[in-house]
Amino acid sequence: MPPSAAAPAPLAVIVMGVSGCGKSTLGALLADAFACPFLEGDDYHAPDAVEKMRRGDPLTDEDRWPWLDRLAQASATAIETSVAVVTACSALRYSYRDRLRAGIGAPVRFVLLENSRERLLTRLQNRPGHYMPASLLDSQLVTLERPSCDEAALVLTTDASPKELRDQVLGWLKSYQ
Ligand SMILES: Nc1ncnc2c1ncn2[C@@H]1O[C@H](COP(=O)(O)OP(=O)(O)OP(=O)(O)O)[C@@H](O)[C@H]1O
Ligand SMILES: O=C(O)[C@H](O)[C@@H](O)[C@H](O)[C@H](O)CO
Repeated sequence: MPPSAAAPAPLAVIVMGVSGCGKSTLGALLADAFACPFLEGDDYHAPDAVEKMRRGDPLTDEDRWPWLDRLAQASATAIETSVAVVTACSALRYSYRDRLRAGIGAPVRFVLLENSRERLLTRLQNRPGHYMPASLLDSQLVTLERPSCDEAALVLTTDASPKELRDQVLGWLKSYQ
């Protein structure tokens, strides 16, 4: 049974990182532990943005701003009723995370998931049926700006299992209570 955890309220936890790093997998486990909503960032992309990625073109800032605003609004709405929310969002740039923090309007904690380019490629290549091509990984890695020390962020390497990563995040969040 996953550990139950009373999320420090109100709180938005955003699992971030490049495509294939494990955001959706860990985000779902965290939301289950908090018994709170899980927002899958992929679900908030405009159709034309999904098609752009599917054909192998990286998104631009202009593509991402409305997507980030929709995600921030949905996260803020979720917090109004559930107190906590877990969101999976690449949030690659400082400016994107600033936009999310401003839009959510409640405490936000980021969890960056990382691994080697080779392992990320393997995971992307072994994930059939997803619109995101492995060919876009390098553009994601180039765009990623790791959280600065003044951002409330935890950085994890995803060599551990998703459940072990979940427990590491739960332990880290307790330090904010
Ligand atoms: N800790 C882990 N150890 C091993 N494999 C993992 C781990 N976390 C996720 N995976 C696997 O890696 C692949 C990518 O995971 P996931 O879809 O959660 O990544 P993502 O960051 O949400 O990707 P995207 O941003 O493209 O949606 C999946 O096949 C998943 O099963
Ligand atoms: O910021 C971006 O370029 C996008 O959010 C991508 O990261 C995709 O959403 C995701 O990786 C595919 O599922």
